[in-house]
Amino acid sequence: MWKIPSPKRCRDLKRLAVLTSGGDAPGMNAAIRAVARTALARGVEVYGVSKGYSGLVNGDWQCMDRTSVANILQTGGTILKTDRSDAFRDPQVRADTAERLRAAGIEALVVIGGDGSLTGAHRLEEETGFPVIGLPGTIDNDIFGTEDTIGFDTAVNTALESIDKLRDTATSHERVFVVEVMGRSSGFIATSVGIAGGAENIIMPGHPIDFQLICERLNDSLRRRKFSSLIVIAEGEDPQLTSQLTHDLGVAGYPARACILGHVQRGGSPTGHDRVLASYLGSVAVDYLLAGTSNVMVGVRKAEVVTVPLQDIVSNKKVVPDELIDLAQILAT
Ligand SMILES: Nc1ncnc2c1ncn2[C@@H]1O[C@H](COP(=O)(O)OP(=O)(O)OP(=O)(O)O)[C@@H](O)[C@H]1O
Ligand SMILES: O=P(O)(O)OC[C@H]1O[C@](O)(CO)[C@@H](O)[C@@H]1O
Ligand SMILES: [Mg+2]
Repeated sequence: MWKIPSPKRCRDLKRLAVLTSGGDAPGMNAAIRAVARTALARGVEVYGVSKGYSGLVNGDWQCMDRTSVANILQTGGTILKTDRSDAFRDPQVRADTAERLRAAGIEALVVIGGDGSLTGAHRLEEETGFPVIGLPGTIDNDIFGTEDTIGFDTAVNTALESIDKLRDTATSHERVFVVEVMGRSSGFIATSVGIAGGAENIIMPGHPIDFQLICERLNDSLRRRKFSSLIVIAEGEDPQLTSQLTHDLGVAGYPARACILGHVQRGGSPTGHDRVLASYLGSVAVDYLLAGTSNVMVGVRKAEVVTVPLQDIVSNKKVVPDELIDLAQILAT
């Protein structure tokens, strides 16, 4: 488990708001609960904002009490709903939003979301001085400065359930399965699912497909009388890649099927890991706000809960380390 800091309270907060933004991620509810319960325990009122930045822009928020967050720890999705808001990308809209928040007596905001949501949070604080603290909530695990994000562990486990089932049918039919996992332009889900699912090939975003190498590996498997193969492919930027590869394998004489796991990976009850992570981060975020710290994300690094300046998240990209890619490829052969 992670070591938790105890930031020293040095300011009063009467009222804060919390929202979820970007793609939903299992564990967001656990994070909302932790924020609400910790704030209430510290004597701070909590407002839940509906539908991410869309609700924030429109002043769509509700006062929460302890029971508003009862019985949600184990549920997937987000009780606050979420959205991708184009309006919030406009600086004038962000300025108006800060005014609206202040007029409602809201003094700080907790944003639970991915790299895009945290970029928006950073812009809001930089431009308007409105205090914001971020929590990493995304299945993609693509946020700089934190080794883990809320929802990643659950998504990997959900994908693995399917991978294990595909292995059964792949073996029975002596087929290749090309399994596409989410993760946008990052390959964290693909790497973890590939390693944990024993995939014979892992195709990472931004790395060109070496079709000849894939065929050589398939031939090698066949020589070893291994008649099924799973190729895990990260969704990346090209939506045609999975179907194209499946087609090319068929033409080259390897019977293949494609399976795009898609949004299934975003749903479901969060794992214990994600519930604990979300609970720690949500609670510590409130204590940091009370210690006068904002414009940061609360994340985890080297088994410790840490703060990361939002500026660092905006200006750096988190990439899968080369050693991990090498390791995955070694285990795959
Ligand atoms: N550069 C930006 N400036 C202001 N707001 C932004 C910016 N980038 C993203 N946002 C806001 O954050 C929202 C969510 O961003 P995005 O769609 O990238 O998802 P995310 O938070 O990265 O989550 P995930 O990748 O898990 O779906 C956007 O719809 C927009 O409202
Ligand atoms: O739900 P939407 O808007 O289709 O977004 C899908 C994207 O969201 C994520 O699930 C989370 O960022 C990505 O892995 C995926 O590319
Ligand atoms: Mg993102």
